[in-house]
Amino acid sequence: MKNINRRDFLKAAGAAAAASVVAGCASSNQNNSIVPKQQGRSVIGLVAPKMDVVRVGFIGVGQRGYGHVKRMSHIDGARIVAICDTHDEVLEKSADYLVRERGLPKPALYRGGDLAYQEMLNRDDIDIVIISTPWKWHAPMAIDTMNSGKHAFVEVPLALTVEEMWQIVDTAERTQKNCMMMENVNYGRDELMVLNMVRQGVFGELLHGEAAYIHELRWQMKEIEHKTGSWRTHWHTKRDGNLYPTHGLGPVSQYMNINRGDRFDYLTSMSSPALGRAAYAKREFPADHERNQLHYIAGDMNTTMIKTIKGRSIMVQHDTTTPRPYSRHNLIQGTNGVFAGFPNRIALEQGGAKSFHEWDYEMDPWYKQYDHPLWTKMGEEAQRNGGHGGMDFLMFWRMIYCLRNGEALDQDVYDGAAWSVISPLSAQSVANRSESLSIPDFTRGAWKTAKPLGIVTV
Ligand SMILES: NC(=O)c1ccc[n+]([C@@H]2O[C@H](COP(=O)([O-])OP(=O)(O)OC[C@H]3O[C@@H](n4cnc5c(N)ncnc54)[C@H](O)[C@@H]3O)[C@@H](O)[C@H]2O)c1
Repeated sequence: MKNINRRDFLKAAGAAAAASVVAGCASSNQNNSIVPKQQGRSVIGLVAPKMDVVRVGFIGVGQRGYGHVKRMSHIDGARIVAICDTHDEVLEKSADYLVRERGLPKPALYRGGDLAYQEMLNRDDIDIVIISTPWKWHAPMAIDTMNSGKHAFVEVPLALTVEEMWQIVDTAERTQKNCMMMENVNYGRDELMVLNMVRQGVFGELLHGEAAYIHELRWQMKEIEHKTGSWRTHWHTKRDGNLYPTHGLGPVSQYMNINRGDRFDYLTSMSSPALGRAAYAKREFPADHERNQLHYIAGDMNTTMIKTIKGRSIMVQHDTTTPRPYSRHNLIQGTNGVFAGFPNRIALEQGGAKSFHEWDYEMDPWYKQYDHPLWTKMGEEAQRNGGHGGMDFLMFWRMIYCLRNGEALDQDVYDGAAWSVISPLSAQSVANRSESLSIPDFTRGAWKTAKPLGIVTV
């Protein structure tokens, strides 16, 4: 096995470059246009040899990963072989669930140091690895996974810097392994329906999209030792930009055929002041508490504008701090009309139930006509198994289906990289008076001929 250890990885990634992007320091726009020499074949449309049973390993079974273990245990044709986590409590909880509640064999458990996962990767009876760890681990773990001959499935965002994205793309191409960032929102009922409507031309020619992660999460600052807030809070002190771009952007990108006929060209980004986290810390923690010693720099609301090669525009917002209702916007505007989410509403010039001057909030007729075939087939089971209204289960079901049936996955390494790179680039733009920055073409030109994602029927 050719594992890269973390020290070598960081060296290779160019720790200095990574640090400058993390800190949002100035860096020339030209750097983003440099395309590293390709080390292998493109993995667009990659089909892995059919697997009868998909043997699964997990790295990270905290708040997200534990749910993944539960869901995976309900999927036909998937077998959980091994689990790794540095926190004993969550490791045992996952094993207990499988043995006691599901009556399944106890998986091999890997614990101890930060690199214990590499021991798990040494096994030769694992096909895919589900990575649900803190963000800084996504790139090294995905790269080690592919280098060990396994397919990597990584939580969002795929990685943190431009350099890491390229390293992941290069490794996928060199090893011919899948590296899918698991953007679950693309499997939501509404997002699937809108994709189907877009493909049927309901909105006309696409012009503009709006995407967001607006989700008040200040309460996570109370998670100090373990759980999401124990590490995620610190990102608000390290990067002023969009910390989490992919949930809203993934679906809009699929509507627009990003990396499959169009691609992101450049972006510009602007942040509001960063006030909410410090105010919350002052209100909720003693003056000498660690949360009151942190210097929060991530603007409470970040707004990034992306231009595509075909001239379309996309607004992406991030705000996990201000008191306001949840939204991913999920807006797509075409020449014939618009769909917007949160709450769902439609206005069309032709083919709508009302005049386009008025929103139509009545979704049932639209679901009836345009529900995605995948949702029609699997939606009920997905909702029964839970996870953000069924989207999490449906994503896993579809991943395992593709692997068992020799089909290409719906999201590839280029999608994960393009959607995630908005984070470091937004920080770079914010730091330089919203300078316009080129967005790397991780497909190295293959977007021009790649086929759009079809409306799959299973
Ligand atoms: N797609 C979604 O809807 C969604 C929702 C929540 C979280 N997430 C993503 O899931 C990931 C995990 O988030 P979370 O909320 O579960 O965080 P968490 O802190 O609850 O869980 C992370 C787990 O990783 C473990 N870990 C840390 N370093 C490790 C290492 N070196 N080796 C093995 N295990 C290690 C921790 O002990 C912990 O159990 C993040 O990337 C987050 O963005 C995605």
